[in-house]
Amino acid sequence: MHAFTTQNPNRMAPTVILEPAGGCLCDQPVHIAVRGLAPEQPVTLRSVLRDEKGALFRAHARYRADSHGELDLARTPALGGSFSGLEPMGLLWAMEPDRPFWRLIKRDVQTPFVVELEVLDGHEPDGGQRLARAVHERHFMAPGVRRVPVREGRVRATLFLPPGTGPFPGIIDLFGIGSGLLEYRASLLAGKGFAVMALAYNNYEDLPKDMDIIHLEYFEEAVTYLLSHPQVTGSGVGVLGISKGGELGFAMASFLKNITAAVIINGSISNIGGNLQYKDETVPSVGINTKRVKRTKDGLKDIVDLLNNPLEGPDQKSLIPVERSDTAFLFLVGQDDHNWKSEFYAREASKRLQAHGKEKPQIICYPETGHHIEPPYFPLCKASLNSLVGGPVIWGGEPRAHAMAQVDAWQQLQTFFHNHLDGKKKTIPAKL
Ligand SMILES: CCCCCCCCCC(=O)SCCNC(=O)CCNC(=O)[C@H](O)C(C)(C)COP(=O)(O)OP(=O)(O)OC[C@H]1O[C@@H](n2cnc3c(N)ncnc32)[C@H](O)[C@@H]1OP(=O)(O)O
Repeated sequence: MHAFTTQNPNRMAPTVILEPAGGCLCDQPVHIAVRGLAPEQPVTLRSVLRDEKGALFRAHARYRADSHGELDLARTPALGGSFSGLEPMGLLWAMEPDRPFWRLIKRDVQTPFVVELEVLDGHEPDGGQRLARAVHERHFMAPGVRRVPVREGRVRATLFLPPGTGPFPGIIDLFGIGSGLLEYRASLLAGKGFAVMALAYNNYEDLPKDMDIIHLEYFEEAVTYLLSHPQVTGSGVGVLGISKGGELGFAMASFLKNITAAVIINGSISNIGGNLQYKDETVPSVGINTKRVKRTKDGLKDIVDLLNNPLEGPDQKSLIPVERSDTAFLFLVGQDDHNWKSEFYAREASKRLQAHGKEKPQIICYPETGHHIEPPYFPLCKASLNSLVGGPVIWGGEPRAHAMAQVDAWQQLQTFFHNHLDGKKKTIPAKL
């Protein structure tokens, strides 16, 4: 073991320096440095976070201090561990859960995640003496953001309003099947100047547990609520959706009026799970063939080929009629999505929109990126419960590439919404 203290008794004790000190918003980077080490001292940095269900997420990396006994993660490459190379935020994005098939999810956005950082002597992640420790909070609500629970008619949601008097452009935020009411993306996005409503549509309070029929009137009610809110500006809203939420964003943009802009993260162009209903129109679900479910070498389900091709035969009826839409679209695509064929869906949507003289959507494809493109620095979830499948499935993605994609996607979607929602008074006509 490195006899650090006996080498130079006058040296100051090793200290972790965090900037910003104490904490920051969860989508912001934290600058991590260590001072007071011996010149060239080998150390291991460890991070640990406990989620609200008690699961531990951990990462570690080996480093060597410089000739002044300093270590700056923005300048010094990791020599190995959970990641290697110059990765100033690796201790966050490379975390892995101690429970199988567990995903990092924030339920109570009014409290931060607390990350403990430790500096250990030497290169043994579990062996070295602890030299220094720091606690870093990762927050979900910027100062002044207001959280307003919404129980209006059938709508079950939480509205996040930015600081100030507004009015602000409105966005509806949708997660995948079985997600209930997840607020962490909406709360972060409200800090960027948008009034963001996290909208539940199943598996929450009195909303249906199953997905047999989805009535788009429910989402229409949510749009009406948001647009009539005194702190929401304009005559149209944005929709942000991931997974089934992306597919629903697509459906809203195709059937409902006043959807000005939609960001679809790994969404599908065909209806999946149960019937989609709006007024007297029904879009049936695309067919599946369970024989096409593959097993990974670890025995996990890979469902990427489960769904039928919606361009063939009777499955064409499952296509959402995007050609009716006048919404501006941004498709964010993980090219290693194993939930379904997101890139194919985005490209097909683009073809259909352009074939009908509509605005060409923006498509951004991220290599080695999986299904759950989260806000920045959320660790990659390799496999977890898929409610429709009823068990764990692999989601795809390589941790580093996926982390880079999340940082970029978060910027891109904000820029897109600012470009399309800020100050516009555009009326989108009804599609029917
Ligand atoms: C017809 C077949 C077609 C198939 C095509 C696939 C299309 C699917 C399109 C999609 O939308 S993909 C996205 C699917 N949805 C999800 O990934 C979300 C799945 N749901 C969850 O992970 C949890 O429900 C969630 C963490 C979001 C919320 O959990 P709850 O607040 O309801 O927690 P609860 O404590 O009641 O636990 C419910 C289940 O979630 C599990 N769970 C809770 N927290 C979790 C966590 N943090 N990580 C992983 N699993 C979690 C928990 O173990 C439990 O599993 P079991 O039902 O098997 O016992």
